[in-house]
Amino acid sequence: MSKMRVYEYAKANELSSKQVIDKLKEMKVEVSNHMSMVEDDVKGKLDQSFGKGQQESKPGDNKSNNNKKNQKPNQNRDQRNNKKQKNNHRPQNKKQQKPQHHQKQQPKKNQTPEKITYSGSLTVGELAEKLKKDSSEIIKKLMGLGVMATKNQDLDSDSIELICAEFNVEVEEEVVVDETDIENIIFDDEEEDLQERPAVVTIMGHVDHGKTTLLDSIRDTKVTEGEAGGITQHIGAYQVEENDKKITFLDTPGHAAFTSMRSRGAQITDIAILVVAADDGVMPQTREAINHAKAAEVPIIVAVNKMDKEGANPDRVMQELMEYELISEDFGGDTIFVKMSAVKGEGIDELLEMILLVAEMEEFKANPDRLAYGTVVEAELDKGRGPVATLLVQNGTLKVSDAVVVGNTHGRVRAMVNEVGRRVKVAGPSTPVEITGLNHVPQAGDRFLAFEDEKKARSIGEARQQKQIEAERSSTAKVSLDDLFEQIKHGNIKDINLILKADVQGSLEALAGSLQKIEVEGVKVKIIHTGVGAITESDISLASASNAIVIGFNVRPDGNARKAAESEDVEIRLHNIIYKVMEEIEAAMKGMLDPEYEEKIIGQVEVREIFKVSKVGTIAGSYVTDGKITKDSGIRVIRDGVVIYEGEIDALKRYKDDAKEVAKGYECGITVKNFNDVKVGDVIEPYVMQEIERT
Ligand SMILES: Nc1nc2c(ncn2[C@@H]2O[C@H](COP(=O)(O)OP(=O)(O)OP(=O)(O)O)[C@@H](O)[C@H]2O)c(=O)[nH]1
Repeated sequence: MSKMRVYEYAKANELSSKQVIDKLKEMKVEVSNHMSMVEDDVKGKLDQSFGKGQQESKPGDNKSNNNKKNQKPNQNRDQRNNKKQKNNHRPQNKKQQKPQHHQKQQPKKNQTPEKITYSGSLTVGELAEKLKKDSSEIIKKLMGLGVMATKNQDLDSDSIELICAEFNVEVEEEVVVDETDIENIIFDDEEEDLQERPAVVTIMGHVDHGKTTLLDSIRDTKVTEGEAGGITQHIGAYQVEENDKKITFLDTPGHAAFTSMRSRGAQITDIAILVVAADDGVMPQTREAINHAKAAEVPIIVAVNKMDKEGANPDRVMQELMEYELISEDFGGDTIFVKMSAVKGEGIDELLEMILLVAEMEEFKANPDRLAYGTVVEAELDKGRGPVATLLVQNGTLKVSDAVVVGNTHGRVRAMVNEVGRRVKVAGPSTPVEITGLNHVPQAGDRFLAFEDEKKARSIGEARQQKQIEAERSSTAKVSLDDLFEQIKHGNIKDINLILKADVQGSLEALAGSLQKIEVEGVKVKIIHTGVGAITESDISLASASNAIVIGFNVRPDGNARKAAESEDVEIRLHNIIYKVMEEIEAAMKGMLDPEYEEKIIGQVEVREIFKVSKVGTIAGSYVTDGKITKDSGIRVIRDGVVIYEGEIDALKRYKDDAKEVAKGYECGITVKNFNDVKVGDVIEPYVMQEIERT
């Protein structure tokens, strides 16, 4: 007997590594993962423990299988994303309230329902209707809870829940979601609907270390197997089969693709292969790749490539990678290193086996029995076929003639082909397919969703397209100082274009000189035009064309310029002190151009009576003696001319109803947020903050 690794033992005994690890844990043998060494004596114990018919599950196995979830942080990404939902994209941002049953009710005809659902809010009357009760009954219950309400009053979710609990009715709030927001819809699948799916692998590494060669080599040796007649073609991703299991490779090497997809919220990679040339070692882009993969929390397998080359030094690669916590088993760690030569095709089988091993541990799963969703890997406009897109199905099954929304476009899947140019009718989880039938070309990284209903797909696609047009329009809107920082932040602008007009040449030069000295990281002042004299219409059209701001120093725009500025939406700033111009531009560049506000007192209210209500607090029965009071105004409580409290209104009521505002000459009830000490005779002074228009 000799020492062997967990996965080797598993393989030799036709067990999964997980089964072995679970068993070892049961035996209190410390193992970190499938790469861990199993000593002889432990091996013996394992043999005993598994007996002859290794595969049959024993009580212990079950138990430990149930513990699966706790073992790998990553493994259940799909499950997390994909609970519930059978064949429908029913948005899952639903508030599921706990059943409020204290005792099971026997439903009788026309009697209290077992469960009600609502969205938004319900009035007392509406709740009564849903509960098949009289409004007065609900009002009585509310009174018992210390809430005074009328039939038409809106109830908050707490009150609805409390009332339903009183009647032993389960309640569920359905949150209305924006169906067009396809990036943020969360899909749930039942655990029992999930099936194993192939791992999706990305190859990363430094320039020239062999990413493309490796991808080509894998494809050439594996893809055509069993696909006689098929000509491999580049569609952005391909699948290979190894030991009867599939692996999907994203055929777009380079970190940019990986990261740009991630930055758009599309994480499609399950495993990263880090290619490091054995004769070159860790280089800047190797580090970059490690950072990308780590940020994405995907497991890394290191492919030490170019082993055939003179000067190949795999030990150095291993040594260097230790610094990045990628420690090979040779050094006591658990990162898988595969030594290979991509040009010679050596080590490829081992690499694929290792990928399958990691996939087995990570348990990538999906539900093939649902409408598909996934991500665009590549897309382009084909002269003959129109928009074509390679989609990676991440969950569900995509079928020919499915209605789809893809990014900001939509369509119906006219045809699907795989990586060998074969037409396919269906594409299950982790399968890349090139589709035609879209109205426009989507972008790599866009999410796609299949729909049962073509009309729905169309309306969502069109709504998204409209949104995109609006977003584009607003991003090309002219720059103003107030939104400068926002635009800088979003990378929309890097230069501030200015046009300077001044009364005399001297001040023009002084102004230009000072402005060019402003230094704010990442932004530059660019003076595109200067001139002496009034701001003219031609200054404005230049500003409009070059997205510039016009600064007038001791000069004003003439009549035509003023009109043109208004219609072209060009900002003019007028000044007569140089340092003020500097301050303003610098502040805008730093995003410090905060809007200015001033306080405006909008009324005066006298407290005439006090009601103490449990749960609610002190209600000030008041009378508006001047102006008005609004629900969202700030307030000061003034006693004998002294401000004793400043804060916000909790509730403003006219009789029992919530009021938005109460005008002079009317009575109202006010509760002040976090303040219960209001007394008869106090004055409540409501005020609002008004933004001052800049001049
Ligand atoms: N000797 C040897 N050369 C290799 C091996 N793998 C790749 N090369 C060579 O290394 C060079 C770069 O390989 P590529 O596959 O283009 O490297 P890459 O990482 O994709 O490079 P970029 O696409 O520029 O980032 C090519 O000349 C390959 O033939 C290998 O295993 N052994």
